Amino acid sequence: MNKVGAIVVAAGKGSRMRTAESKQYLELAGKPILVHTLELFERIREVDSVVLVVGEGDVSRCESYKTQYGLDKVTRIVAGGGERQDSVSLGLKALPDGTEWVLVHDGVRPLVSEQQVLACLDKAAVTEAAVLAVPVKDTIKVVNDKGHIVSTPDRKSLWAIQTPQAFRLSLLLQAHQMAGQDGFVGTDDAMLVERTGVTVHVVEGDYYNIKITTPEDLPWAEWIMGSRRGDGSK
Ligand SMILES: Nc1ccn([C@@H]2O[C@H](COP(=O)(O)OP(=O)(O)OP(=O)(O)O)[C@@H](O)[C@H]2O)c(=O)n1
Ligand SMILES: C[C@](O)(CO)[C@H](O)COP(=O)(O)O
Repeated sequence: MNKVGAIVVAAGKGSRMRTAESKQYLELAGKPILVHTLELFERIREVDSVVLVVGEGDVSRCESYKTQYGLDKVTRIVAGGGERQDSVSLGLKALPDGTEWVLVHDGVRPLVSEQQVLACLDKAAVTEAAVLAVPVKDTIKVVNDKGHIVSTPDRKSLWAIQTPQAFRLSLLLQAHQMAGQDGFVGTDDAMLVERTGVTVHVVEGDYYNIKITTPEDLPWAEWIMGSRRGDGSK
């Protein structure tokens, strides 16, 4: 695949984590969560460059991570925006010339495996757009603002969407431009691409690729990391 760029978005406030320090900088197995994520992309031969999107006040500490952790693929560190979508848009503008494929990944998903990233990328190479996801395990209900159940969608068609999400760069640029023009705000990039009419393909990932979102996710992430040390099986 020609020229693959990754955008790692890490400009969120982490309000659901309720810590003074933004969650992407909390330690996991002795390193900031974000560093684990960046190290993964550093190791993936197929990824040529990484654009890191962080809070305005965090650019200089992330510059220092580059030398401290040998993150040579991180070519640009840019300030993000108010919504995740804005942060991705700003990251898109910072990709090196000649980039043809893009992987968008949450800085707070440090546990995705290299194999899954490559599976997602491979699927995008033949379909233009692919995302990792897992089938939901619970019964999901639609509940109204009175706390009453409105409906129960068929679980067979429900998937929890993860990152990375991989796209041909020109397609994702078009999707962001369209969303911007329409004032549409989505919680992931697939939603924006879906609006262009292009089919987004799902690649089954695994349940270990959690997004560190709320306090109970941290000990679970530590356990997953610990269980991988030595054999790399999870
Ligand atoms: N304006 C934003 C919002 C989110 N993100 C990033 O998008 C990813 C997924 O977002 P989420 O887990 O929802 O993070 P936060 O927005 O930080 O969390 P919260 O909603 O609890 O405040 C995170 O890596 C986060 O840093 C971002 O780059 N820019
Ligand atoms: C992109 C994403 O990780 C897919 O699950 C997620 O939508 C982004 O974070 P949020 O929790 O929706 O803010």
